[in-house]
Amino acid sequence: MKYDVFVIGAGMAGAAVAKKCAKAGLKTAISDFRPYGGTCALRGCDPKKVLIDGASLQEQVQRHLGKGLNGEVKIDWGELMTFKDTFTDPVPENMEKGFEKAGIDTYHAPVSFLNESTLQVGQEEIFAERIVVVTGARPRVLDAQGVAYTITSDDFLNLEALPEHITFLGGGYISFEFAHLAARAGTRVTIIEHGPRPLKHFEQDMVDELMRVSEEAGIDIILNCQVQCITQKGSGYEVSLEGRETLETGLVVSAIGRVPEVGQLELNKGKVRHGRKGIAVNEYLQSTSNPRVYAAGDVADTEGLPLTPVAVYEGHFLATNIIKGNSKKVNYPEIPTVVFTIPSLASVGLTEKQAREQGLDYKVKTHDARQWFNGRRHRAHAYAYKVLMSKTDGSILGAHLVGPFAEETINIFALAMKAGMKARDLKSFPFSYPSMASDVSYMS
Ligand SMILES: Cc1cc2nc3c(=O)[nH]c(=O)nc-3n(C[C@H](O)[C@H](O)[C@H](O)COP(=O)(O)OP(=O)(O)OC[C@H]3O[C@@H](n4cnc5c(N)ncnc54)[C@H](O)[C@@H]3O)c2cc1C
Ligand SMILES: NC(=O)c1ccc[n+]([C@@H]2O[C@H](COP(=O)([O-])OP(=O)(O)OC[C@H]3O[C@@H](n4cnc5c(N)ncnc54)[C@H](O)[C@@H]3O)[C@@H](O)[C@H]2O)c1
Repeated sequence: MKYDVFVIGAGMAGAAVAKKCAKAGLKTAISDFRPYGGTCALRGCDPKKVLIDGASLQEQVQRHLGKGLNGEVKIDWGELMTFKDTFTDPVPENMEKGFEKAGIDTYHAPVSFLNESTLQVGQEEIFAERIVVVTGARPRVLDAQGVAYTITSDDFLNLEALPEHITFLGGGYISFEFAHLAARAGTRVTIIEHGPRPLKHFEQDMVDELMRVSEEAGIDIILNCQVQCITQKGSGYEVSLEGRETLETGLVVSAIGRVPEVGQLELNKGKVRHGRKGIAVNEYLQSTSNPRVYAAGDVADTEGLPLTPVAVYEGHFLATNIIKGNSKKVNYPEIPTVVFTIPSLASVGLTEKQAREQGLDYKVKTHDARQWFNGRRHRAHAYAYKVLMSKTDGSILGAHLVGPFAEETINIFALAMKAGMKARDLKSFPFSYPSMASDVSYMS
């Protein structure tokens, strides 16, 4: 069999590339050895958000008890998981139907390179003019004894019940999001981070606020701590920690980062250069060593963060370069990123540390906004912001928020940055009132 384009991986990046190439009239095929949908739709963003929304609603009601609401609202984990499944279960079939409708041939097999232009797809050998590697990432494996006793984010999202206590290894996005969810569902939680700070790429003042509310929600955060080994004890586990008392826990979730998924690809046979950060690509998202091959999303070594909107964004550039020849260099706008805790932590652009390191002439507006009208009506446990503006031209360099609906408000800052708007434009804009967005005028 021969194709113009063969896409390896049916996640968000893969779907974007395959559909665009097929629409342009190229004979296109896609394969995945797991059900179609990829991390975001099946094991990441979407199922996680459905679960956290449930916990967030419960927490909102809790905060308003005695303020016009009464009665107890509790999370029913089993029911919440069943609701979550209504989102994930239909994805593979719907996605496959979408591919078929678009004239894309679908395969369900692991793919590996036989040589620079031929792939092994299950039992078949397939030649392709262009090969697109969009295989995503997988959890990094903890280097400690007893690692077999840990579970991953994939497993967590399918737990039938929660134990009394959960330990999350790693103080990043996944641990914080899942810890907030589990804590609201009644589980005691410990996060163990080996570095001095959690969520180190975020604005640290805002992280401090998030840590404060996390601890108030019953989440114990241990920093500067190495796990030595994990052993089984009864129906649970013991986690031995360097220089600290051993921790007894019902479950250990390892979320210490993700690494590019290149394991089964036999990239060396395809002469596809790759390193620790993934497949080496040029500005057209083309392999630097095999011009037939392109890569995007979590598996590609690019400037873009390993996030869904970045995977899709890169996928569109990549497809254009296949269809029209290398014509579109990938460039990245300021992309907002959110930790979906309760409340959420959101960020776009430079942190103050980065602005300082770059020697920029900037000013900062920062405030605890819990007593603002929007903070009070939400009975917010945390509501704070830090916005960096250029002293030279008033442009917005970065915005960082923690608080109710921060995940929505941050998009206004991101769009304003993309449009080159100045702080005074945001200040004078008549936002709908009393929306959360209306606070943007006071933040800039
Ligand atoms: C728990 C969790 C929560 C997340 N939450 C968010 C969020 O809220 N917002 C956000 O922006 N991002 C989030 N992310 C990150 C986001 O999911 C990823 O950045 C995004 O899914 C990457 O898309 P991709 O297309 O590059 O890879 P993927 O979606 O991972 O797709 C790759 C596909 O390739 C397949 N594959 C791998 N190797 C082979 C092979 N050899 N042959 C055939 N198929 C293969 C895999 O089975 C997979 O289906 C989250 C991630 C996790 C783990
Ligand atoms: N809301 C979102 O957009 C979202 C949510 C979840 C995941 N993601 C994506 O998935 C990626 C992976 O998430 P993650 O939470 O696994 O990684 P992460 O990179 O966000 O955080 C990993 C943390 O683990 C720590 N760590 C590393 N080794 C350790 C060890 N041995 N012991 C203790 N701590 C250790 C690191 O210092 C870091 O703080 C993220 O970087 C992000 O791109 C995004």
